[in-house]
Amino acid sequence: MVTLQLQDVGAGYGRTLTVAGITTPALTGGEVVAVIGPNAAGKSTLFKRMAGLLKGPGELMLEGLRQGAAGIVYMPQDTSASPVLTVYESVLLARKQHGGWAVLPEDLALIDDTLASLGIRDIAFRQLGELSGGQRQLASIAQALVRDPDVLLMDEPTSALDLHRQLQVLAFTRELARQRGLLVFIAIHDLNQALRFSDKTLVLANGRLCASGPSSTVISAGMLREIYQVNARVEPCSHGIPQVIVDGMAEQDDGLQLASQAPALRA
Ligand SMILES: Nc1ncnc2c1ncn2[C@@H]1O[C@H](COP(=O)(O)OP(=O)(O)OP(=O)(O)O)[C@@H](O)[C@H]1O
Repeated sequence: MVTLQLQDVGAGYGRTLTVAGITTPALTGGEVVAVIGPNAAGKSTLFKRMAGLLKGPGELMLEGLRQGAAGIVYMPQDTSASPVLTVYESVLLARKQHGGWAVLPEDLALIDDTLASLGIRDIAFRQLGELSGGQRQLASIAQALVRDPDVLLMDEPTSALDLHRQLQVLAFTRELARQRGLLVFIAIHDLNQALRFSDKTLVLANGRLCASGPSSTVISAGMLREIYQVNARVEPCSHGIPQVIVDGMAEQDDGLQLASQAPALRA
């Protein structure tokens, strides 16, 4: 089973580090880890560093990679596949990026299953350039999932999806993580989906890791106030899943510490 631990990891785009000193607990295959934090906190930058697209200090301690699997796969926020490819072609190309170009029956079966599970078989032979934003996002998710990653970094994978599709994609991804032993990181702004689908949560603010631990512990009224400057409660829904209820923005003059000045929270 794959395990990954970040040790004092940093990255940036010029001379200064955008994210720095990121040290996580050991995270294990089968888990879904939400990466949350305000805009510009450094979530995408951290993913790019983890995927090897940016250099920087620190170490990724990665063990238990499966032989022949794709290692760390990054699904960026913006899709980059050619608009003239069909959904099926783009997913097949993604599948064959690793491990040779011969197309085997099991490749085709995996692609069919993945498109069906994401509910996009009906658009398989339409060009990416003529799809809606949500349909393109679903195609990107399919491209990432068929690459057979050990560690999957999904950058806001559900930002363009309707509520039903969000549940479908996140449930399917969590199921894959459990079945195949994938370690999945999801950068996400919807904290209710993080509470529903992730096992653990990392909180980034101003390029620092402010909290990490079980999602239901980390996503708390105190964290929401300190990191997001909102007054909110976390209460169980009818199925017992904790959900965030936002009461309003916290007033700047009522003793609030801005995230940049706040001491690190630790779950
Ligand atoms: N290519 C780049 N060159 C220079 N600075 C960049 C680049 N990409 C991102 N940044 C800066 O790095 C900081 C962190 O950005 P990043 O995209 O990692 O944040 P994020 O947490 O993913 O934000 P969001 O939730 O808004 O997507 C921001 O200040 C951003 O302006």
